[in-house]
Parts: sequence; C-alpha cells; structure tokens
Amino acid sequence: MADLADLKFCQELPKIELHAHLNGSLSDETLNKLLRRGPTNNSYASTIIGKGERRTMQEGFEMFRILHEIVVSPEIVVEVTKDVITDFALDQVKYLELRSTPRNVLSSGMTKRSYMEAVLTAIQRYREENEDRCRIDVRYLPSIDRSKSVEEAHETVKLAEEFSLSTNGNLVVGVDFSGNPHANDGADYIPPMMQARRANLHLAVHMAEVEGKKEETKKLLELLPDRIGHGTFISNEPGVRDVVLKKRIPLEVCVTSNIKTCTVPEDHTKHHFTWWRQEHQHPCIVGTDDKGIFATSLSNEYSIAAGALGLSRRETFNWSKEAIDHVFADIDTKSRLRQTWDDYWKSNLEVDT
Ligand SMILES: CC(C)=CCNc1ncnc2c1ncn2[C@@H]1O[C@H](COP(=O)(O)O)[C@@H](O)[C@H]1O
Ligand SMILES: [Zn+2]
Repeated sequence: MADLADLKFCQELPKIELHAHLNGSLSDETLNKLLRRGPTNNSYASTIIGKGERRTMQEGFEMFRILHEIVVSPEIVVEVTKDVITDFALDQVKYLELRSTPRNVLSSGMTKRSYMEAVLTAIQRYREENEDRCRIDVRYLPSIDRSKSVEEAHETVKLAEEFSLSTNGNLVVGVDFSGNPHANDGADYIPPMMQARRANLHLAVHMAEVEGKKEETKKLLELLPDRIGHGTFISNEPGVRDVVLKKRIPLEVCVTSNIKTCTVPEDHTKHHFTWWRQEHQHPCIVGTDDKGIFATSLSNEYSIAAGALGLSRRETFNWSKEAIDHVFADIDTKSRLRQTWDDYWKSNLEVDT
C-alpha cells in the first residue's frame, strides 16, 4: 500500500485553500506573540480545540469573540494576515482565498474600511517580501457575518465592490457569507449578496452547516452561489440536494471543523463528502475552515479526506489539481496554477506511476 496518500505526501503536495477564515486561522505562535505584548488574557487558552476534543457551536463562536478582542487594530490585522499567509505557504499552498469580516473597533479607531485596507496591504507586502520564495497567490473575500445586521452586510458589500474595482478585480474576488448558523434568518442577507453578484463578485455561501435549515437553504440556493461552505445537511434533503447536484455547485469540505463542532460523526468515512464524491463524482474542495482553532493544516485535511476514500497518490494529486477549476481568480491565474501542478507532477510523481 505504498501508493496511498499519507500525511508526508500531502505535506509536499501543492494545494489550493479556498475556505479559511482569517481570525480562526491564527497559529499558536502568532497568538502567543500578540499576547506577550499585552495584558495576559486567560481566556485565550480556550481558543484552541485540541486533538480529540469537541465543542458545541456556541462554545466555538465564543472563541471568535476572544480572538476579536486580540485583533483590534489595522497594524495587528496586517501582522496576523502576513503570518497566516506564511503558514499556508509553508504548507505548500499555492493559491489561497482568505475570508474575513471587516470590523469597526471603537477603542483603536479601526473601521471596516481600514480593516479591509490592512488585509490588502498584508497581501501586497507578503508578495513584495517573498518575490521568489514560497510563491503563493492570495485573494481576499470580505465576509458577511449573519450574526450582524443586514445593514452591516450592505456596508461590507459596498466596500468589497469598491476595493474590487480599485485593485482591478485582482485581489477582492468575491464575498463570503458566514457566521453563527443559528443566528438570524440567512434569507434576509440575500439582497446584499445579490448586490455583490451585480458587482461581478463571486459568492461563497455557508449553508446547511447545522440541521433543520431546509427552507433557508432552499432560498440561499436560489442565488446559485459559486461555492457552498459545508452544506453538511444538504444530502439528507432530496429537494435541495438535487439542485446542488444538477448545477454542480462545488462543496467546500472541512472535515475536522465539522467533527470538532459535533455536526458529523467522528468516523471520517461517514462524512457527507464521501457520499457526494463517491456516489455522484460531485466537486468537493478540501479546506481547513479555522486551522488555528481546530489545530489542523490543509495537509492534514487532505490526508484525512484521501484516507477516508482510500485514494492513491495520483488520485490525491488529481483532486488537489481539480480545485483550480473552482478558484475565483482569472483564467491567467488558473493557467499558471495548472502549470505549477504539471511541473510538480513531472519532477515528483511521473517516475512513481
Ligand atoms: C464554531 C466554529 C469554530 C465553527 C466553524 N464554522 C464556521 N461557520 C460559520 N462561520 C464561521 C465558521 N468559522 C468561522 N466563521 C466566521 O469567521 C469569523 C472569524 O474569522 P474573521 O474574524 O472573519 O476573520 C467568525 O466570527 C465567523 O463569522
Ligand atoms: Zn467556514
């Protein structure tokens, strides 16, 4: 069985990360560095769900509140964004779509606008400082947080539109809809998402992450989002799952996140993505969600997902390459990425097969 895609293989494999929330992705090192500078925050210890541990959704969302108390100024946003990009680059991620909710913080004077500027500054700075090493393309998807008001969602979309134009559509390529899935009615946020669509922004929409959201999911699907975040309970609902299958809307799959927030069984082979992929060859994209909180990495998620399906190295390589089809960047970026995968294949795997 030497041909199976083990963790070491997945660590070396070039990868695409399309489902990463900035503040949930902060490493231990980044957090400790920030905490050493300020008054010690004892609640910090609870922002990581260790190996084998599980939490309720509510507890999970409490962790974001703590993280948001630490990431409070544009300077810190620049710093953590660069750190997170570096972490992904070191994990052989070649293209990253980072999502994050712009926030106003009264105490530091940070605004939604300066938050977004900070994320974009970090992306540009990382690129300048790492011209030839660790090549990674990064894009930003501003997030709509469904626990906040619809008015705030409109503000976020307006800024996303503005920054997309001012960066020639090269950096802000879409909008993410996320937040506590128990909060509010997701359908209320359809108008701001339609506004994003009209502005040529792509849509990545969290839906059916928890049970009992059939009506909401149905309405969100009418938007025909470009990608679905989780979609954990869609396969149980014939009415909605048929739309997803027919339109071939890709699912962003975050196995460790779902297990640790208790929405799926612990057995990886029972995760919903196995049904979509094995029974329907439906496009599924492996992601981390919140690599900091869930103490994981994209390599780890690939080795779990490939292991659940018993995939060979070649099949796992093809799967990671398939993700290129679903990135929100332009066709030139896609071609460049395909070239990177082909080069990797020639120098590392061709001889094995
Ligand atoms: C409980 C838990 C960790 C769940 C993981 N599944 C998730 N479902 C929905 N929204 C999420 C999830 N993980 C992160 N987010 C969103 O991402 C935010 C954190 O990243 P950021 O501050 O936007 O940069 C959270 O406040 C939340 O709005
Ligand atoms: Zn998510």
